[in-house]
Amino acid sequence: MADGEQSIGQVKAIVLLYDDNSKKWMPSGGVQGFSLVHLYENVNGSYRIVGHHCQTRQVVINFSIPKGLNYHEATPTFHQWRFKQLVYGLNFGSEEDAAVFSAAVKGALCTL
Ligand SMILES: CC(=O)N[C@@H](Cc1ccccc1Cl)C(=O)N1CC[C@@H]2C=C[C@H]3CC[C@@H](C(=O)N4CC[C@@H]5C=C[C@H]6CC[C@@H](C(=O)O)N6C(=O)[C@H]54)N3C(=O)[C@H]21
Repeated sequence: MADGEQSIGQVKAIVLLYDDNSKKWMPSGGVQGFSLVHLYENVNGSYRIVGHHCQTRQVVINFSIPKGLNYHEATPTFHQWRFKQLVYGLNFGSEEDAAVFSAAVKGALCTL
């Protein structure tokens, strides 16, 4: 968390990237497993989705939310979005976590 940022939501989710070549969802960072995914709000009005893998502690996602992002809820526990030839997927541990996170992201989007 950078200075001037605060977490306005945190959930457990498996962070995935879609690999167009193999046509497979791959774990971001190359290691299967859950990450702690935060939605950070910056005092400058910007938002980031930042996730750290629970085992490896790696940063597996560090995504600045652009105005007009199409955040797609494919299922009650799998949400995804496209940005610059990348497709991101969040496979949540529960429908509750998914709902909390999507509400936070949609709340952020309506301020951009
Ligand atoms: C117009 C457009 O870009 N469309 C995108 C979606 C989109 C629409 C609007 C805005 C942005 C986006 Cl992103 C699009 O269609 N894309 C994005 C890439 C994704 C890849 C594969 C196929 C295979 C079928 C489907 C899928 O992924 N689905 C089904 C639920 C299913 C749930 C869990 C995740 C977990 C890992 C994998 C699995 O189960 O093993 N998995 C799944 O298997 C998950 N799909 C998609 O979903 C595909």
